[in-house]
Amino acid sequence: LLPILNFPDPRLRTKAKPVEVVDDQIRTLAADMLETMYAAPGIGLAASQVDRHIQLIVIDLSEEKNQPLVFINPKITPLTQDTQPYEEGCLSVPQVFDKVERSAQVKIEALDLDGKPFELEADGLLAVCIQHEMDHLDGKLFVDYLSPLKRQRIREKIAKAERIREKEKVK
Ligand SMILES: O=C(O)C[C@@H](Cc1ccccc1)[C@H](O)SCc1ccccc1
Ligand SMILES: [Zn+2]
Repeated sequence: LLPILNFPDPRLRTKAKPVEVVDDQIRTLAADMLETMYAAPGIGLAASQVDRHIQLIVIDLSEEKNQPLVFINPKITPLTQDTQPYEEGCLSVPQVFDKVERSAQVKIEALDLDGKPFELEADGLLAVCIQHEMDHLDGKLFVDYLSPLKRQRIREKIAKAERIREKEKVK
């Protein structure tokens, strides 16, 4: 499993670079990211979250965890002005959930694991997840959409949890 970076780690703010060549190294990373995502558990994971700053995201909304989607160098285009709120969480911001407004329908164009271009139209949870992961590639986190006061409270909550974890270790 790959270690997932936690807010407010500055590495999460790195802008991901395009993948130059879709080779076995990329395919192995995608497989490792899917395994890490299933174990979290989560329904999406961006390479930025495992400290690999390339444009690669994996998603699987299925219950049986057997419908993986891999997007390389993804580009999204909103298909409507309508937005929808969704109570989001993030594997890099544990125990925090809050409402975020995002475009209700998007078109995503990307390369698959064979390096072949494909496109997909998404709505519902898939649209939310794609936009959430795309933000990660831009160094953006869902907490950036919340008020500065809420963000500060989240920092304090995470720092406190870290202090408690440290104390536990020493005992
Ligand atoms: O941190 C991540 O990118 C994984 C996110 C993806 C996600 C966030 C908000 C809304 C949809 C997807 C989640 O932690 S995966 C956990 C999860 C599971 C079911 C529904 C929402 C979030
Ligand atoms: Zn996230």
